[in-house]
Amino acid sequence: MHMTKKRVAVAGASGYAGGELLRLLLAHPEVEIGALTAASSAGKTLGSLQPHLLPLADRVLEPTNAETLAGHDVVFLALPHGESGPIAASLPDDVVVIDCGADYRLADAETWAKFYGTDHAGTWPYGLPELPGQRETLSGANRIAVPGCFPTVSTLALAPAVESGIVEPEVVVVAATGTSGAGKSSKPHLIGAEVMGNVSAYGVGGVHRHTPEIVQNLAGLVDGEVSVSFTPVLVPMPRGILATCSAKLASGVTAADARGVYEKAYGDEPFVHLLPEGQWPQTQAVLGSNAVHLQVAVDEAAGRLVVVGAEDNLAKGTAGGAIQCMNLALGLEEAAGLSTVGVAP
Ligand SMILES: NC(=O)C1=CN([C@@H]2O[C@H](COP(=O)(O)OP(=O)(O)OC[C@H]3O[C@@H](n4cnc5c(N)ncnc54)[C@H](OP(=O)(O)O)[C@@H]3O)[C@@H](O)[C@H]2O)C=CC1
Ligand SMILES: CC(=O)N[C@@H](CCC(=O)OP(=O)(O)O)C(=O)O
Repeated sequence: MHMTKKRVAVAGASGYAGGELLRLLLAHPEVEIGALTAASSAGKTLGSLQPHLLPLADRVLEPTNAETLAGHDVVFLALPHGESGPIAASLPDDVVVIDCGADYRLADAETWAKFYGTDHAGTWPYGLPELPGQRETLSGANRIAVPGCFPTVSTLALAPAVESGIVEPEVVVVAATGTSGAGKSSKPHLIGAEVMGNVSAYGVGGVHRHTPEIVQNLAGLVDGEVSVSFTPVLVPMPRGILATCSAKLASGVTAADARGVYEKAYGDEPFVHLLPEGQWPQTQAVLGSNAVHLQVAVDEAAGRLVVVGAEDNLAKGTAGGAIQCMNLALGLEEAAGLSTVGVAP
């Protein structure tokens, strides 16, 4: 049966997330690319800002508003936090709107206000299909909140252990990230000379805004409280996250038990891959790919489970995850337009 291609707009096309969405959408068999919008970059050609997207180089960026985004089947929002709400409200209900920002991820308005300092826009279905029951929720959904980059890999790394009860629900995550996670606009902690040849922690002590998102995801898997200690670490590379996650093992749990839990959880998942024993995740192996690589180990002396996860923050961590959600929302093959092949060296 011949299917009409879906017309897709990208708001925030001049940014990193927008650029990665377009790189992936250009290879997607079921979509045609419609409006490309931005803010201060409106009026410029995409090629002047995203020279790697050659087939779209002559396209002129339009302003981001209800008029320029009208007439599409799908609208991706890749805008700064707080900008998605007003735009989303202006779009018809039957359009699939997929927000790469944080605006609709958290369920609790007070938690939102504490970590983001603004009014809560609302809560949309959470775009992590690998969570129990979530694939069904996302199928046919017309509003989807794509997870943050750290919550995607951290949740996938810890969910099977927390849900199965092989660990105490008090987890520690230390995650190294490339600098593209911060977006294109310059940030005080991202001045070139201070990033190169340097590794630094930031958002330490439970203040990073991805902490409550990871808590929300893991708390949905158990009765009772979950505590998360999350520390991001900035490393001098453009893309990739390597998350080292650990939690106290429940008594009597062996390494074979732990491995079995992860094999069962992810054996049928197209994008979450438990590596063979002895191999450890590395960011390069997932660059440009929608895959998350995981490995588990039991530290017997410390009595802890250690799970290491790697993802590309812009692929599965944002744009790839968003396209996976679009595929589910539209009833397309979940993996359409997405690859599990990385780039190396
Ligand atoms: N980078 C990453 O790894 C991840 C990003 N995200 C989320 O995706 C979203 C985009 O991030 P990212 O691409 O990194 O950011 P960038 O800074 O690279 O891009 C931001 C985009 O938003 C546009 N923009 C800026 N201000 C406004 C405004 N007031 N109204 C409309 N558009 C505006 C910019 O246009 P202009 O060029 O004209 O200024 C640009 O296209 C954020 O919410 C971010 O949190 C989520 C997970 C991971
Ligand atoms: C290096 C760096 O600064 N990374 C960003 C990641 C943000 C992100 O990707 O997610 P959101 O959509 O929730 O903003 C940070 O730690 O804030």
